[in-house]
Amino acid sequence: MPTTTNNLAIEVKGLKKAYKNVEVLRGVDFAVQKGSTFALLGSNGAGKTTIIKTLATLLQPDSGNAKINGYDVSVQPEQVRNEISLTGQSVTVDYILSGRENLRMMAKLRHLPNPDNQADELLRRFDLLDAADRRIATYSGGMCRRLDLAMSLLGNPRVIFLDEPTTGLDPQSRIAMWEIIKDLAKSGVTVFLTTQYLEEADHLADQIAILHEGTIVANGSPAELKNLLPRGHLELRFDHEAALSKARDLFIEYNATADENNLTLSVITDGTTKQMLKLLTKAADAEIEIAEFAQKLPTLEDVFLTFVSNEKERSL
Ligand SMILES: Nc1ncnc2c1ncn2[C@@H]1O[C@H](COP(=O)(O)OP(=O)(O)OP(=O)(O)O)[C@@H](O)[C@H]1O
Repeated sequence: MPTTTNNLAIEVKGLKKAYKNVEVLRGVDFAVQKGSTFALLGSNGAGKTTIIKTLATLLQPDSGNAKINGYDVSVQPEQVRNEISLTGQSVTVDYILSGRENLRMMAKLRHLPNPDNQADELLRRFDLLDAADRRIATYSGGMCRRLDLAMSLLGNPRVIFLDEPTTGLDPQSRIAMWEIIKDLAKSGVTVFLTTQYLEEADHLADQIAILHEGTIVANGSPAELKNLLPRGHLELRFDHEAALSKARDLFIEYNATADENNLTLSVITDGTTKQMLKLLTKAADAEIEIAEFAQKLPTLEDVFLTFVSNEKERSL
């Protein structure tokens, strides 16, 4: 029996893990709603794979606990394994066999009914029917990733872990993988993915957590994370150096930053239309001709850099 019956697919509390003397996870807490897509963002070596391995019962934490659909990963590993599938960065298919053979073999190993039908259905779903009888050795990186994911879906897992699913893929294959992940999410499974790409997390996830130096430094929806940065910018472009210089003096109180090469001025705002109108009116009243203007909202890149640098400042 699950030890809890709430709406959470993943609950992680106070997770700690050290390799020898190096503390990789220093008390990680987060929760993921059933049926949602969660992205764990972190730079190289932040500990993302360590978290996935712990949740997939491949690694014991030093302290803290984690539950998958209510089952404790340390106490009920068998039940947890029945709930999940794990697709890692290293592809787990057999290169001598064809795509169809790989899928049939895995379905048989898992004692699933109708392995042939299940294989065909997955080949169709992952757009691999044309290549179904070719040896995997002839597949592209994107096709191998799709097959790997198809294999992990055999047995209908309810929580799917994708460790950096698009690392190393070309842009076209990455977009194809994004579509597959979105379809998975629509089918009601919980998707947990790790990524180093902010754009990917922004595109796919309902919830994003940023892992940095062993703890979660930010956690929320993409919009919430962007809102945590209170300010946006109004970017003004001028046709002449003189106009740029006049505008810089006019907006000095707004912490304006000028870029002389591009003749632009970036003015910090609170992001409201009212304030932007006020700034534009002020420029018009001072007879400063603006060639172009654009509102720049904070990107996830800004969010990530802000949180990481805040953490650094705090620890100095
Ligand atoms: N078995 C191990 N023994 C010692 N150190 C390890 C072991 N596994 C991982 N580490 C270290 O722990 C840290 C976190 O590794 P982890 O693989 O979890 O990071 P990651 O965020 O997934 O990184 P990447 O994006 O590069 O895959 C790294 O510094 C890594 O070198």
